[in-house]
Amino acid sequence: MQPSWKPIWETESGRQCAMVLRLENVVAGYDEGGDVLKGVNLEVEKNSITCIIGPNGAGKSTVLRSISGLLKPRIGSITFQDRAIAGMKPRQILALGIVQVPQNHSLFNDMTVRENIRLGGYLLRDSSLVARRLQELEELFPLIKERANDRAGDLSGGQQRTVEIARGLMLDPALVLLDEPSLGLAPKVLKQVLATATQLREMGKTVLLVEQNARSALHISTHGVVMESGRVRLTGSSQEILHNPEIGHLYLGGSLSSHTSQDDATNSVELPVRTSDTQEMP
Ligand SMILES: Nc1ncnc2c1ncn2[C@@H]1O[C@H](COP(=O)(O)OP(=O)(O)OP(=O)(O)O)[C@@H](O)[C@H]1O
Repeated sequence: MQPSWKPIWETESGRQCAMVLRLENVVAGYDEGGDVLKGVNLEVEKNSITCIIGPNGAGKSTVLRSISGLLKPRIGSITFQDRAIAGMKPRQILALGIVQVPQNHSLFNDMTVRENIRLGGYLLRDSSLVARRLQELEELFPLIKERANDRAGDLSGGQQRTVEIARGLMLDPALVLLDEPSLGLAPKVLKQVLATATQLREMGKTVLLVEQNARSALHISTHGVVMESGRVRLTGSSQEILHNPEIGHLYLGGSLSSHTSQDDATNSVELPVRTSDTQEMP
């Protein structure tokens, strides 16, 4: 299927925006069982944080796996920048600039923080580039500089998450896929992990995020996508999704006035402001 790619889109309000990723009618599933994604259409704006929410089993993680090449769509197209990527191997997709930070904890506990991060540059052949990127990441993430020579296994869960995300940046991706970054972490660490997503955006990256803590994640996101039963049910700005009464009732724990205590810990996260002076990693 030939993707109908248009890099510049005009929204209903007449605002022009650049798209970095587009999924059209994506149908995908696993060997056992039928199709999990039943025709997903999704657009991701450049330099956004787009958060996918929805009930368990809706197919949120499956969307990320289809984009990163871990799962091959049976039907449909996925276009990244100007390239049709559906069906490409994960390594090719990685080389094009899409990194997926996995859901499960994936650091080598007995290696140092620096050694783990260096592994993220395994596709780079130029050792001086690897060294330069490593240095840049140590400047961007003070934690990484401070704990560079410590065993990764000795870091807290939230710190390990930051290292995993930073490791993904070694290839200087344009698009970062974050699959439930707060999974298995204490609620108080959620704010810290979501702040890393905001930091990625400030670096000029685009972030596609799946997160069970939907309200907190939408607060730091620019756009929201609601999935249900393998389809996209609703898309909009994160504020539109947050203030949609039906979505609030179904997926955000009731009305806006009834925050959970966990969300109270994160509602102080400032809403990101769309800026043009973003900093690109060299
Ligand atoms: N490796 C797999 N093999 C077979 N079925 C799978 C596999 N991974 C996921 N599924 C099934 O695909 C469906 C969608 O899973 P997916 O993980 O994409 O949902 P999700 O929306 O991310 O939900 P959750 O929040 O529970 O992770 C579920 O029914 C799940 O059981």
